[in-house]
Amino acid sequence: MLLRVEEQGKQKKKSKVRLWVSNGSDAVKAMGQMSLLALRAQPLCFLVLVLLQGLQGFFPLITAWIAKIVFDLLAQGIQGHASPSMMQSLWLALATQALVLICGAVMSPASQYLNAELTRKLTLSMKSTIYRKINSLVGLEYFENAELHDTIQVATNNAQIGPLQAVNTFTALLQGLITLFSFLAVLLAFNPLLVALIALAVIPQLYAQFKLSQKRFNTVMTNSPRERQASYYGQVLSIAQFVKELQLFNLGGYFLRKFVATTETIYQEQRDEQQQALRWQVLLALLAGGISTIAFVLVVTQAFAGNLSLGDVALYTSAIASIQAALTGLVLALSRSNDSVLFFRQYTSLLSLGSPPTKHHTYKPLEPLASGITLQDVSFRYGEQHPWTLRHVNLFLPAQQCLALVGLNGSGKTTLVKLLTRLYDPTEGQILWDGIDIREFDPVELRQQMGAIFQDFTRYDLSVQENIGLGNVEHVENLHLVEQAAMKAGMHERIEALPRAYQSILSKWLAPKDEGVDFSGGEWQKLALARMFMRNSQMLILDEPTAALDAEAEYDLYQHFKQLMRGHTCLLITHRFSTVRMADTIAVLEHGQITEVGTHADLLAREQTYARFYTMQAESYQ
Ligand SMILES: Nc1ncnc2c1ncn2[C@@H]1O[C@H](COP(=O)(O)OP(=O)(O)OP(=O)(O)O)[C@@H](O)[C@H]1O
Repeated sequence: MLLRVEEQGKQKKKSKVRLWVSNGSDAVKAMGQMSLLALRAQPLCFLVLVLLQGLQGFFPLITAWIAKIVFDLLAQGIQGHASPSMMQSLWLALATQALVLICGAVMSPASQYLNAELTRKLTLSMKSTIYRKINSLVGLEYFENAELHDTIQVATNNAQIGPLQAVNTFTALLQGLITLFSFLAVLLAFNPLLVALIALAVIPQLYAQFKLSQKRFNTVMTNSPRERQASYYGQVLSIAQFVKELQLFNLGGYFLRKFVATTETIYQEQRDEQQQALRWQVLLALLAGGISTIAFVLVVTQAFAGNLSLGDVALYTSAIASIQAALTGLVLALSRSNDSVLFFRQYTSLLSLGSPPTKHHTYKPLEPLASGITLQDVSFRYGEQHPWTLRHVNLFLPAQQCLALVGLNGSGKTTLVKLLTRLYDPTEGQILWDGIDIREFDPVELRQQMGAIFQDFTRYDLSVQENIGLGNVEHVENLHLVEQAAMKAGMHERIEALPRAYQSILSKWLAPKDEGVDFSGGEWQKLALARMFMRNSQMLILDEPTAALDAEAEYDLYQHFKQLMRGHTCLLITHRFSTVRMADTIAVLEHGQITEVGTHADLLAREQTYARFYTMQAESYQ
């Protein structure tokens, strides 16, 4: 029994050792990757920085050695043994010391500049890599995941810190090791035991620094969602979009209290971490102080015993101080490298994210829609914990016709659009484009064939031209196309009436001075329609396109509706039954299931849900 316990203990120790070894080799690998990133970002800066730091590693020994020579010469001079050759040596020593001082003085700001330049290059290169990666993530699933936001936040905020610290660690290690070994040789000649004592004192330092580094990382990760919350409260308090309700409902104090409380929690976490660091630092400083005192006592007693010259005393005391400083520097560099490895892992885990909706990597060519789009037994839910939003949906959208989808709030209409546009994939079933599963097409190519206007379309703080042109970003500069799209949406005259027409900036806070303009809700909706028309894609998806339009604008739009939709396959979602009639076919979605399909006349004749909704709405106008 006892043996088994011992065996288990050994196993545990072995696996702990194995863990340390694998963590260590992972860390070395990460450091290598980071240094390579820094080297690639700005090779010259990197190499010069390493060279300068390496050279600086020799300075403490040179300075201490010069001090020894000067002290020994002085002692001889004071005893009246001065000679011309001694004076020559003294001047040479002083000149070397001056040179070292000048080099040190120049190298320090030069290293700072190179460091800053490397930071700039690294920040830009790593942040653009991160944003490129985020941009490549297909679907909305990722962006609804709080953990991903933590990873993005930590990776973006600390991206450049990792490789930069790797460079700093590398240079600090180089500098520290040069200083350490050069002085160790000197001190070993004096007292090997003392060297052993100083070296042993490193162990608690290493332990503490690695522990603290882990704690620092945990604090950043724990605070990450809180920082997002605090930043959100800050935005609510300061951005024009929120100000209206904030003032009307007098919400300023409420959000301010939330901001203060969240920030206090963040600070408390940081305070705990810093207090732990402080306790360790005090302990370690006491330990280092004790060892220094023992070493100085040893040197001074040996000097009194006549075994050391004045110059030796200067050299050894300086060696003790320099070795301790170098060891502390090395330990700090190693702990910083641990920090950077931890943060760098967030960066690499972000870059290694795949895109679940992309199941087929060799895509099929997307031919023009000939027959239509079929939803075949499609079911969907937003996650395992969520209820089914769509259940066994079977629906056919004929090519070049318009299908209207109606249903109560929350029945799943927008979700169906998200599946068609591959923002999500069906949990069960298939969506077929002329019989081919849409997952077999490149999502980018598929979306190029889909122009969509969502209920919550985006209002960009950009020019009018860009707000429309972004519907087809390759033609954003083509004013003629932008104007045509605006005409289709009935917005051209209104835009032309603006002081800077299509160049007007639709933002009150990004435009210079008083040049910013804003549109009404309905005008914005027309702009979003124009963005959709800009695309000239085979399929048009209109999710509540007229909710904010006035009666006249809606009437105008639907007068031209047939003409605008000609040649396109169209899916129209609306709660306004007066406009649903324009569609060739109408489908009713109830609790995630299609319950009725037919023409307006068919469905009225059936006297089921559609007929009931239609009559209710018609009656409210009488
Ligand atoms: N990202 C999401 N995560 C979890 N549930 C969601 C998400 N988006 C929508 N839902 C839920 O799915 C259901 C269907 O929403 P959907 O937006 O498709 O309805 P809708 O028919 O378009 O409603 P409306 O007419 O109000 O626009 C709702 O119950 C909604 O709460």
